[in-house]
Amino acid sequence: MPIRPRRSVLYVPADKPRAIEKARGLDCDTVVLDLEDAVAPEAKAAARETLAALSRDSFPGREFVIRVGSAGMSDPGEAEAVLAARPDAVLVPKVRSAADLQHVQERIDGGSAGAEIALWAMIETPEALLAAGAIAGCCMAGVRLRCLVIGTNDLALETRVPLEPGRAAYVPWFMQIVAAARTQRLDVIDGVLNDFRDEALLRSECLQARSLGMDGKSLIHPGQIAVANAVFRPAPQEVAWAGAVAAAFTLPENKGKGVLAMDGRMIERLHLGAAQRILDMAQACERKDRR
Ligand SMILES: CC(C)(COP(=O)(O)OP(=O)(O)OC[C@H]1O[C@@H](n2cnc3c(N)ncnc32)[C@H](O)[C@@H]1OP(=O)(O)O)[C@@H](O)C(=O)NCCC(=O)NCCSC(=O)C[C@H](O)C(=O)O
Ligand SMILES: [Mg+2]
Repeated sequence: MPIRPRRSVLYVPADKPRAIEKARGLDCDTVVLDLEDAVAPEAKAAARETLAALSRDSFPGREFVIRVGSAGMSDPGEAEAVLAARPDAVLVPKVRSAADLQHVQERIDGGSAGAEIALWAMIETPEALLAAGAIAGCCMAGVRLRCLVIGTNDLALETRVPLEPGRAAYVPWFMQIVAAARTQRLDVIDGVLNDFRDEALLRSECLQARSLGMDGKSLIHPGQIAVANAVFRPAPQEVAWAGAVAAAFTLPENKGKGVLAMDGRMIERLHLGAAQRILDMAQACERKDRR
């Protein structure tokens, strides 16, 4: 899979045309058009009509994802509208098992744009937490799963574990999700911060998510984008380290060596892989931010 930044994943309710219009000019890496919880049942029909005017080309340079509203994309009208928009991915809410994703992919593949559309899965039920490894593992059965997205609001509701500043109680679950994702090299996106005007708390949640191995943050407001983009971009000192590692292994005297000393620290060839990923991600972020 080509590397792509997913630092800032902005939800936009599909029944808010003004917000959708605004999203066209925002710097987020991903736009998630939401047909699920952000849209009241009585507004679902209007949301589908709005969706009819949108496509992958509506958000150039950004990934376009649609979060479906009906369980397992089982509503035929919704499925038709979603497939006609040809999103980069469909985000499946309330996933409880790998079979849920298999069913959604079968529905997608029934449409003409099918095979080009990937799947993202919300991990936001106790069942999904316990089955995270199997859910990620559905890639082995040919499911085009690319990303796990943590739904902290639903997790708090279903587990009755309060979401408190610092999110200490959630850390073991976060790590379980990250480990499950990495069995298939999937990305992991942190949950939303409901206090959308609290920039300091947003920064600390982004830093926490990054230190736990996540790739980006779910966002609900344009004012949150800059912080997420800055925190999840490789830092200058990381890029410098990665460049130095790559350069060290290409020196003629180090050819064929598996391990080296650099600035008093051991580096192995396995660090070269990590360094290359940092360099590729830094370049991808720069390309995206230049647009
Ligand atoms: C959170 C909000 C309800 C706040 O709305 P409001 O107070 O009206 O915001 P502002 O007045 O500050 O808006 C300023 C301008 O920005 C535009 N805007 C606002 N939000 C967005 C957005 N998400 N995308 C694009 N543009 C946006 C407004 O239109 C204003 O523009 P203008 O009028 O031109 O100045 C609101 O931000 C909102 O609805 N956010 C999205 C909520 C959402 O999608 N929720 C569902 C996803 S989260 C979730 O479900 C998590 C998960 O499943 C879990 O379980 O945890
Ligand atoms: Mg949710």
